[in-house]
Amino acid sequence: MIKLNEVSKIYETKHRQGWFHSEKRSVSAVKSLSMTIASGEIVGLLGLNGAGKTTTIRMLSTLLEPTSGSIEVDGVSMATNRQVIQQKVNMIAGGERMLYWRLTGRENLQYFGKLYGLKRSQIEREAEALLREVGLTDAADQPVEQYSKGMKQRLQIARGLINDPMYLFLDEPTLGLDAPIARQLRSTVRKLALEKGKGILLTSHYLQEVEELCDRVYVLNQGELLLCDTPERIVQQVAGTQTAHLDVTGWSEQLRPLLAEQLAAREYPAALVSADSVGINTLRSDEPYRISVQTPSADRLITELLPWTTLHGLHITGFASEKPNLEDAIILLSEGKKS
Ligand SMILES: Nc1ncnc2c1ncn2[C@@H]1O[C@H](COP(=O)(O)OP(=O)(O)OP(=O)(O)O)[C@@H](O)[C@H]1O
Repeated sequence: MIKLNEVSKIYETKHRQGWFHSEKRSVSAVKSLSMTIASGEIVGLLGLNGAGKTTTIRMLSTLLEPTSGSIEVDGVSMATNRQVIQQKVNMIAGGERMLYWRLTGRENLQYFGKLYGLKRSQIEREAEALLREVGLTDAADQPVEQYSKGMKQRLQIARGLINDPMYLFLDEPTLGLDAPIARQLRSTVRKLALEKGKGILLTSHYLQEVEELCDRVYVLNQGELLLCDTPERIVQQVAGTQTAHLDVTGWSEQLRPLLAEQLAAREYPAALVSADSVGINTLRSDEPYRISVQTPSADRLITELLPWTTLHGLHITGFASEKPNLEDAIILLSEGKKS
């Protein structure tokens, strides 16, 4: 398991003031952050303004030293055993960084393998296996500059796995990828966690991707931890209620207080938002109406209301549930709102 214990990072920068003077400034990028990443777990790292995600990933990858606090990987302290930890972690960045374009795919893997101190025979074996795993065997001896975006991204994954890390940090891994390639990559990430037991930390601007992949999500705001929970619970906590819509015919205004009474009898909150005609002539009894109810569980409410509607002679022509997603929750959080 990776454990961050009250980790902070302050950048010290110098700003020129005229010709002869400069002023020192410090930026507090990460503030007393505690987090964990277990083996086989996919953890999301989301950020609002100047959140500190990249700084956190760079500290985890041993590229930056924390100003205070401690990082432990499987019980090994990063402060005293940096080299041991370098063997246990790796990072894959989205976009087209971290590859040598003039070198072939195979040469890139050989180069990074050497950096990790692997033996020549081991590198040959690993490179071959990884190229096969990411479907680049046929393009292995082509310079990377001739690769498509998707091929480069697949090579990035192979590069990130060359030292067979226990923990992988993925910074925007699907940035700029076409939908089918992004989907393929998501399935690879899932497999790495589920089948190979790797602990994965993922940052992504595609919140649907985070919602789909991550077991837990940390939300940072200006370097501080704002929330940590499962994506579902974050949505429920922040964006709150869902809306259940029932389209019916046979509605009459006398039913409104009865419905309100029926909703009040639930053991969970359910409030009638509206029961409005969606037709043109509101006087006809077969006029379609839409009943909308706010509740934490729209699907459950719809199922439970069905007998009541039959009892009162309503005919259901359709139903739908409107559920907020992680993106709605993050937008609300960034606007400083919480339901
Ligand atoms: N090398 C640096 N020197 C000084 N300040 C820095 C440095 N790198 C980052 N910062 C500052 O630290 C804060 C956090 O930056 P960081 O890049 O970690 O955030 P982020 O969440 O990755 O942001 P984004 O999603 O916009 O990439 C920002 O205010 C940024 O300006």
